[in-house]
Amino acid sequence: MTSQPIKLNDKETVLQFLNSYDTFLFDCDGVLWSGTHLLPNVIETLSLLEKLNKTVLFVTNNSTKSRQDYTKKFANFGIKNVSKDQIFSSSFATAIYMKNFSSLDPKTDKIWVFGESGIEKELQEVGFTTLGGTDPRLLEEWDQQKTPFLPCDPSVKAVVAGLDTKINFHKLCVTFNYLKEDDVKYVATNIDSTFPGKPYLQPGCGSMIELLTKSSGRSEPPNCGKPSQLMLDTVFEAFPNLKREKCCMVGDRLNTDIKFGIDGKLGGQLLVLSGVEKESCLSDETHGFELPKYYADKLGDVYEHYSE
Ligand SMILES: O=C(O)[C@H](O)[C@H](O)COP(=O)(O)O
Ligand SMILES: [Mg+2]
Repeated sequence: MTSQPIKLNDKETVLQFLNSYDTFLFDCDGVLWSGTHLLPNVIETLSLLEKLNKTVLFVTNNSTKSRQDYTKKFANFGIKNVSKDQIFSSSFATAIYMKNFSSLDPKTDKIWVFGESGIEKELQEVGFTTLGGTDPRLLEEWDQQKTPFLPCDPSVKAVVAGLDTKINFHKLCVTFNYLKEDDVKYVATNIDSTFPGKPYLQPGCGSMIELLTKSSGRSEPPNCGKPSQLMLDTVFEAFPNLKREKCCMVGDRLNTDIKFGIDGKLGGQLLVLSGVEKESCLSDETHGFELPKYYADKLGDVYEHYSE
């Protein structure tokens, strides 16, 4: 029986929390921001961690941007000095997977992308040629007689599927046809069912992939995002001096972020209620997911209570 999560609702618990870890891995959507809205006191909390000499890393299942693109998103929100090396996106994890575990040869085997530029850029950075993705011709109305994307290109040997906020029937039909090819592998950047927005939730990558999986008759594709440990292995390869027991995963989803931290044997987990999960998940045993060590209404509460 796991103990009840501790709420960060006063200075004492916040100090105990901060003193327990030297590294904080932050999920992004629903923790730092919701879509284009920065959440309250996020900048102040990250600045406090910097002042306390804590290591701060970012681990996001959002594959729409490359790590480099994310540095611009951080800067645009006023979150300064975040380097590409601190960011681990599912687009990056998927590129690592395709390079190291897919048996594809970047010199000859191309990848069809269902998703946005983050996937294309990270796959290209490890040497792959990509088709589809943000090709503007995919925004044209689906017409079987006119599409330039069929018949399938025989050099395509994998489909990589991620969140596509410009999803349409043209993209679905071409991706479906590639998935009907027996020699084409199928890989998902992540499987999140919903994507937090403000104030509305949205269908997430996992829900879009379910449509492709069901229609093509394929089995579930390997998931490169949280809670897959591939992302955490990538973090520890990049930062070999980190100690798992001194790391805390901060996220807004039990089935991705918190599971990722628990499965990765990190010292602690903080669930924030500013994204997908609501407080009721902490007393609802039907979901079957392990609970975090700590929880808070939002990340900014760390700064607010520390400053009391
Ligand atoms: O649907 C998705 O791709 C995800 O909901 C979203 O991008 C999650 O991002 P994260 O919360 O891991 O930053
Ligand atoms: Mg999130």
